[in-house]
Amino acid sequence: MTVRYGSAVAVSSVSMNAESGSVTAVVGPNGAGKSSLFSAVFGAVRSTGTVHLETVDVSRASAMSRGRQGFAYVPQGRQLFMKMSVVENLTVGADLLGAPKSAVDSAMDRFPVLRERAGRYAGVLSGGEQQMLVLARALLVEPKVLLLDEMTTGLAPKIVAGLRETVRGLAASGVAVLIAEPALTALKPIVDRGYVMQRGRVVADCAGADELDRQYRRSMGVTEAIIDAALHE
Ligand SMILES: Nc1ncnc2c1ncn2[C@@H]1O[C@H](COP(=O)(O)OP(=O)(O)OP(=O)(O)O)[C@@H](O)[C@H]1O
Repeated sequence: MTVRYGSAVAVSSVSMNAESGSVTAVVGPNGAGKSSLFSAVFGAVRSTGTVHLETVDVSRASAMSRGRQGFAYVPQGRQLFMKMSVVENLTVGADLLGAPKSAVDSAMDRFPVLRERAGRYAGVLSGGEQQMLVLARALLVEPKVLLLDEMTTGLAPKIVAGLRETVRGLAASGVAVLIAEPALTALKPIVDRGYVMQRGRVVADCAGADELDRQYRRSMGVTEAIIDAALHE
């Protein structure tokens, strides 16, 4: 897959595979092309190349159609309707995705805190609750492929631990989960395999989380200590 913005190439001939029942990570620094890749897989930005869901070629399908065929995408930056309530955000999401109304209730069963906050504006929720809401909205369709872009950014460790368990459970139920993160740290325990991206290209294809972490650090050319110091600043 290749993604261009005018003459700039954001993703260059990237080839990737994500298996059902696993968590596949894509790590790389800001600007490496992770978000462009994920939005292109979902069909939200134009790309050349192909995307297959199992044996079906969805390359020509719109984002809406890919959503209905089993792709779900949680973009960076929690794109919610901030002046709508939790339940309204879920209801609008269900309408757009063609999910039954009962899916809204199931989403609130999955994340009980959202039921407690059902009538509140999305804009007044905490960062962790907002992330739960975007995740709950993506899960309204019971996806086969879940693309999560920088899910943990800016969240407290306790919230991240909760999200980690949710993602682990989704993978265990057979979903192919893809996560994009600037570095592996917080999600390493749930990652099965992954890729390192740099300047639009895949520079390492790794069989396990330890190997992915090692290759990422090597690709960045910095020592573990410096990365850890930067992450804990
Ligand atoms: N809409 C756009 N128009 C033009 N260039 C873009 C656009 N979106 C991203 N880019 C450029 O494409 C390249 C890849 O960006 P992208 O956001 O995909 O990387 P990323 O790895 O997700 O980084 P980040 O973590 O900062 O989002 C960057 O050089 C970026 O400036």
